[in-house]
Amino acid sequence: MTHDCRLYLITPPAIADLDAFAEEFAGALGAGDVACVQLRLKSPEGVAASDDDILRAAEKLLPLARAHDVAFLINDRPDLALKCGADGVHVGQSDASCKKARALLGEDATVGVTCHNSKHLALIAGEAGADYVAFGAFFPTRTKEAPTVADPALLEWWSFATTLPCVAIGGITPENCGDLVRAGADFLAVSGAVWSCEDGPAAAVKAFNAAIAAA
Ligand SMILES: Cc1ncc(COP(=O)(O)OP(=O)(O)O)c(N)n1
Ligand SMILES: Cc1ncsc1CCOP(=O)(O)O
Ligand SMILES: [Mg+2]
Repeated sequence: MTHDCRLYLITPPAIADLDAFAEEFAGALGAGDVACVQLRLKSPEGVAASDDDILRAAEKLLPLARAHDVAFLINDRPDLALKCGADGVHVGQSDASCKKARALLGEDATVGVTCHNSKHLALIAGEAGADYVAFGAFFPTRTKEAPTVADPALLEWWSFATTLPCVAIGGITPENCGDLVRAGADFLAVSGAVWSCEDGPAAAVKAFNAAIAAA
């Protein structure tokens, strides 16, 4: 393996049965190395779940993440991250700014920023104090109407130019992740290929860990 790369799980866009999902979630976290989970309850068109539903899901899933020593982030909403005691937040270009999120959550919190396929946005996020920058979408995805397409060369450039961790996102599978790992991704953020895996989420986490180790 060329460098350390770890799995970053993003929850399914909707959770119909929270108790049933919690079992799958715990199984996935127990199946192999997972660095981080992002609670993201949002349709592909961008309609987010209610605050109550997000807080209810966080109440159930956060203790499971803690039990597995996995960081727990909330998508979009620093205020909800603060309310539920999450480890941090992921913000996009249309969400609260990195600086506002940091001011609300404090120095110890993790704040990640979407930078699409832009070196410029990533440099700005780094200046603003982001803990990681996220680039994508690297492959077609059904989870979100992703506005940009990113190339692995961006990860290569970023890794040579800076020491700030970078996350690759968008349509990533165990079969296509090798190029991203070799290009320097520090984390692979994945939703569909884990939660919709035919053999189940635990098998998918194992398959990702094996693919990362083999890259
Ligand atoms: C790790 C990671 N990277 C990118 C995104 C996308 O964030 P954003 O552009 O704000 O879009 P939404 O996820 O809010 O629809 C992400 N969530 N996580
Ligand atoms: C949230 C997000 N931002 C860019 S692509 C994407 C979806 C990632 O999910 P999947 O791994 O299912 O493509
Ligand atoms: Mg967002």
